[in-house]
Amino acid sequence: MSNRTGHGGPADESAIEAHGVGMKYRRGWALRDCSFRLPAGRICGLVGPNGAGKTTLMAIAANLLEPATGTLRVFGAAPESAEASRRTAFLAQEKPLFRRFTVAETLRLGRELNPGWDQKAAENIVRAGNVPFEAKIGTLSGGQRTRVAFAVAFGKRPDLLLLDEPMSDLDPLVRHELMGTLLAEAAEHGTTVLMSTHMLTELENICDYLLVIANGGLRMAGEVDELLTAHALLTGIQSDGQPPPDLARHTVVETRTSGRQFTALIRPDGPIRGPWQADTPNLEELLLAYLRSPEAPPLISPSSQVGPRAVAA
Ligand SMILES: Nc1ncnc2c1ncn2[C@@H]1O[C@H](COP(=O)(O)OP(=O)(O)OP(=O)(O)O)[C@@H](O)[C@H]1O
Repeated sequence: MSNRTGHGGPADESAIEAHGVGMKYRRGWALRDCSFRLPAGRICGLVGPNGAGKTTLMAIAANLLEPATGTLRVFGAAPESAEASRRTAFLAQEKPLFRRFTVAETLRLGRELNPGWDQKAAENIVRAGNVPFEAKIGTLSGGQRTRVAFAVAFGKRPDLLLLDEPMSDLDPLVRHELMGTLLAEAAEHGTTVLMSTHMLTELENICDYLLVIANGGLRMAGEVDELLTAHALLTGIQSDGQPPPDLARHTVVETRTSGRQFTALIRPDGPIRGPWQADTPNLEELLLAYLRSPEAPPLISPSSQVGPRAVAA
């Protein structure tokens, strides 16, 4: 697991701070009363079921949407400010690029629009995929277009990189290579990354921070290590068809039975008693348990909580 704590800005700097952020569409609330902070310098996975509100949250941070309630700040600045826009890059799910532009023209546009543009970094990403600079965007495969969109996002040299399901149309080798580039660039420059994804197994090697949302609300937030060690995965044999009573003192996120085997993911509150084997879950086990149990009590770790003074601001 990557551990980049300390690579970013000052330990107490927030890349994103959200206070009671809500967003309502005609069909209802897409996000509701979201309050959290994402400390600067982290690579954060944004996880949740389809329709949970992940894109909506990133679009608010990228100033593409205005929240219906609450406020969100990017490095302390309003998303619509020149400072936040200069420091933020958003790679949207549909990778919007001009289809009639060539790759070279696309990078040139990036250079003209962004004062801190890093042409070499952008060109290296394109070159690593053997994408011809003279090819028109409209003639590229989905994965090649994603690579060019990555190049544009990196070329901007953002302090906050918002990636909306960046890996979905990449083959496994390209995914591995581009994520390697992402980690190396982010480590070198202290970039904060917020990345939505459904690829839970790959998150463990990429992220050191996590935000989980479901039904528009925050379910879990914090350092990956801290969240994993706050939980225990219990396995045992069920004797009488009933969950063992000694679980009641803990916070139970999920229980499952398969034949006579009983498993439970809990947040222990004191010593674990009973005929259990207790292990620390891996990231995928933890996330699946929360995704399957949207009613489980949320866990927002101290590093993700916003202070009361800031809420009032
Ligand atoms: N422009 C819109 N108009 C109406 N409803 C919308 C609009 N955009 C999003 N929604 C709704 O808001 C909710 C959250 O959508 P959002 O795209 O943020 O979810 P998501 O977590 O990114 O989902 P996915 O994993 O499927 O990409 C969904 O119920 C969606 O249908």
